[in-house]
Amino acid sequence: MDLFAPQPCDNLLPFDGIVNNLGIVLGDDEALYEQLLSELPWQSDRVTLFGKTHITTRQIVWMGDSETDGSLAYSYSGHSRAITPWHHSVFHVKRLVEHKLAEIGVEVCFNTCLLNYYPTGADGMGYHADDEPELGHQPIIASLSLGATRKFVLKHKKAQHKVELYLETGQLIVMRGDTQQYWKHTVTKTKSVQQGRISLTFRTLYP
Ligand SMILES: O=C(O)CCC(=O)C(=O)O
Ligand SMILES: [Fe+2]
Repeated sequence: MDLFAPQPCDNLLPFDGIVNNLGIVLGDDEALYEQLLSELPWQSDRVTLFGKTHITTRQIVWMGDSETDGSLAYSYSGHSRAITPWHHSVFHVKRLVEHKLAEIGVEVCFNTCLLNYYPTGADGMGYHADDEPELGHQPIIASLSLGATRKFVLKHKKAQHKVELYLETGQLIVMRGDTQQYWKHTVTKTKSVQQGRISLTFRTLYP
């Protein structure tokens, strides 16, 4: 046993928040990737930067518990979105993720998942914090990656600290505690990746 190998309980942040790397938690990730790509209602995202709205080549799906009348919608980076009901495979992953988090003492029941599809390395996501009021105080956001390995960077909002990690297919990380209050995160663009990646980011929304 390597006493110095990273453990799922280790905090990757030096201060002001908690990020855990739970490692590879999924087998059969290729089949899941292909299934989600072909079966989900992917749509471009709209991002407003400095008052200007851009349509992304990155595609998204909001999924989650829906009211019986199907009218559940909420606001995210200034735009209102409809929620698609749980796809059975995503619901299965949600339960696996909750189980893995319980193993490190994090008790959570997610009611939504934002899925992101990055067709190539030319698609990324700029620095942001998931700090919308609907996500509550100290949001727990778990992210499971499928497909191409991509670089994920956290940058402190005030200190000049950066934490970088490479997210591989089947890998699970969680951001919690004060992370969204003090840190921003990004998926950087890169010319060296031609393959696609899907991330499943599980969250709890408080209406
Ligand atoms: O794709 C990722 O790993 C990160 C996505 C993200 O930050 C988000 O959906 O808010
Ligand atoms: Fe995010």
